[in-house]
Amino acid sequence: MISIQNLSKDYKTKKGTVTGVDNVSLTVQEGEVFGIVGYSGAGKSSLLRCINLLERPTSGEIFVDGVDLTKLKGEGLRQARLKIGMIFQHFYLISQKTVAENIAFALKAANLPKVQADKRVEELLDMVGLAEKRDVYPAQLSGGQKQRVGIARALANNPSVLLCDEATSALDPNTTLSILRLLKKINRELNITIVLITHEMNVVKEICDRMAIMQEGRVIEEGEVYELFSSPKTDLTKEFISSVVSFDVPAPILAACTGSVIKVQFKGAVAGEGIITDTVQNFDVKGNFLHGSIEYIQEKPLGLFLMEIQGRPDNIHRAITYMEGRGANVEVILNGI
Ligand SMILES: Nc1ncnc2c1ncn2[C@@H]1O[C@H](COP(=O)(O)OP(=O)(O)OP(=O)(O)O)[C@@H](O)[C@H]1O
Repeated sequence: MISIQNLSKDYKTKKGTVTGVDNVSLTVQEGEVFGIVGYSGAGKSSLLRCINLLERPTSGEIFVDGVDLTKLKGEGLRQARLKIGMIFQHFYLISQKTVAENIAFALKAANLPKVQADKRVEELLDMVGLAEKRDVYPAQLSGGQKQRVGIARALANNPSVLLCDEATSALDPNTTLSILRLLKKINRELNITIVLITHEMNVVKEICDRMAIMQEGRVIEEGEVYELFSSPKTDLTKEFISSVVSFDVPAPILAACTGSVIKVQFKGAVAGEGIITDTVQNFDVKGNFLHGSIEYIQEKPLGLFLMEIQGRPDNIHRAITYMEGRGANVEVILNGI
């Protein structure tokens, strides 16, 4: 478990003090995949780098598996850091070393006998699916393969925590997906707690259990990913999730609507129940879909539909009340009554 308490990080610059992290407290449970989201400059990297003390916090405490890292120095800190792996957007592989040598290099600190170290390297290569590339140099690898080496290297010393600093931001969408699936597999099979920072909500949607949204060094909202996607509270969270669960209908289409236009959101199992079909049948209204999608977040459906609804005003009111009664969230976008 990671417990961050009242953490602040200030940077002294020629122009004065810049606050990177401003009094953040967060708990990441063991075995969880936790996403930290925010725009550039929000303080994500500063916070992540404080977790393994790559940056020393100005104030506050960081407990990893019960140990307060801020109290450690020298050898004690080095040993504690071995339990925290990290991967980076730009991989940082050693270009003069082969894939196997890059991974073996990370094992140096553990001082394993050569036979054991070699065996561990082979295990790690298998785990990340790169056994065939063991003797190849980084320049001969694709971005996704480089990140696989980065992951193998980060796992070398059997960490309990893996920190991911924009690990997929330099990759194309398909490669991103394959790396995220590998991270999820590592999380599940090795029970490694993962903390990742990203500005891409698709990354969060794909693998995170919980998330925090940062702005100006502070955490402004946190919670279960599904809850935040379905019921965001702050404008910033709404803005971020709109990149995944939102859509715009072209103005001419909306202008051509003669009835009311409503946005209907369904959560969980409700999404599959055919509420809209029942509504149209039971209340003598006509429904015309303008847009719609069902997103699966943490394997739970979240449905969002935009539809034009026509009929007698009292029937439309009753239809909306009926949908809300069945758990849908209905917002009237255009009142044609
Ligand atoms: N080494 C540093 N020296 C001075 N200021 C810094 C330093 N590192 C970060 N900052 C400042 O701290 C604030 C938070 O930066 P940080 O890099 O943590 O944000 P971020 O959300 O990770 O952004 P990005 O995604 O662009 O990296 C910014 O105002 C940034 O300019």
